[in-house]
Amino acid sequence: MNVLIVFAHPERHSLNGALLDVAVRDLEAQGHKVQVSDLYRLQWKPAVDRSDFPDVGQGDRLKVASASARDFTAGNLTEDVKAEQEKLLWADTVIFQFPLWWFSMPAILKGWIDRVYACGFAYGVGEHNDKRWGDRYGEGKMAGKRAMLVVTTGGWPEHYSARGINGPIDDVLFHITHGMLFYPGFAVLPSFVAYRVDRLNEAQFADVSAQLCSRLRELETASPIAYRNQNGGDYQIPSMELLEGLEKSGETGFSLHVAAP
Ligand SMILES: Cc1cc2nc3c(=O)[nH]c(=O)nc-3n(C[C@H](O)[C@H](O)[C@H](O)COP(=O)(O)OP(=O)(O)OC[C@H]3O[C@@H](n4cnc5c(N)ncnc54)[C@H](O)[C@@H]3O)c2cc1C
Repeated sequence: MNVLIVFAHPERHSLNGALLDVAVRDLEAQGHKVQVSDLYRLQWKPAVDRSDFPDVGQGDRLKVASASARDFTAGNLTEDVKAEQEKLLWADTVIFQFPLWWFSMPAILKGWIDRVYACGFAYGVGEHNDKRWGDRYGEGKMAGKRAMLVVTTGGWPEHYSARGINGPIDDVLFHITHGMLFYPGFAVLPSFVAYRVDRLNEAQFADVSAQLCSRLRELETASPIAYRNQNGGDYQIPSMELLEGLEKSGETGFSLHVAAP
């Protein structure tokens, strides 16, 4: 399997950097091929602006979606964006790894999405039943690929629980898992979340690393989150009985939480 890890942390000697090393070692030991896009090391340009679309004249109004569609179709997107798109097409599984910053991803990773997810590449793709939308939500260019978040938080697991003060972690991450991964077609696996990591000792680091490796070994087999498909599909509103049954069996399809001991 080909795995792309998009890594967003400014310090390579951070906890996230150490967990990245653990992940790459473990995936390669399983026989997978791994590419890492280390966004700070790449000095990734995060903001979409005129320089992304050189054919838009200085006096012309910039319309980002149409400029993006035109340059994607003509093969005129910038080389850094084209390189990341190639990696996405190469990958069977994509992992976004980042520390939770302000209930979301660091801006550099959001900027990677903004620029790499061009019109015609990640949205505005294809024509399905409803031509107003195109292919999205489980369909689209990334259909058939899997994706997962690897996230660290400063906050306590209880604060991200169902009634926690921060809100449930799956709600906090929904705009990423559903909006940025499921939308362009990925099957999204439950997120790996390591909580309360700011004062992790070596034993706790070993524990979190082991839990991460066990999740990585399930990349090809774990059930994706049962989001609703855009077109057709077999989605049905689940009954209370079904939800209760899933909860009892532990198969909720929601994130598996790892608390630092
Ligand atoms: C701008 C900003 C916004 C934030 N917003 C939120 C938020 O909304 N919600 C929230 O919950 N948290 C938030 N945080 C906290 C943030 O999520 C955590 O600080 C982050 O997840 C910690 O990850 P790190 O890789 O930066 O850890 P680091 O600071 O690099 O390391 C954390 C600890 O791990 C230890 N460690 C143990 N073993 C190793 C090893 N082998 N290698 C490296 N380190 C090791 C380090 O010694 C250190 O004590 C925010 C932080 C910032 C800076």
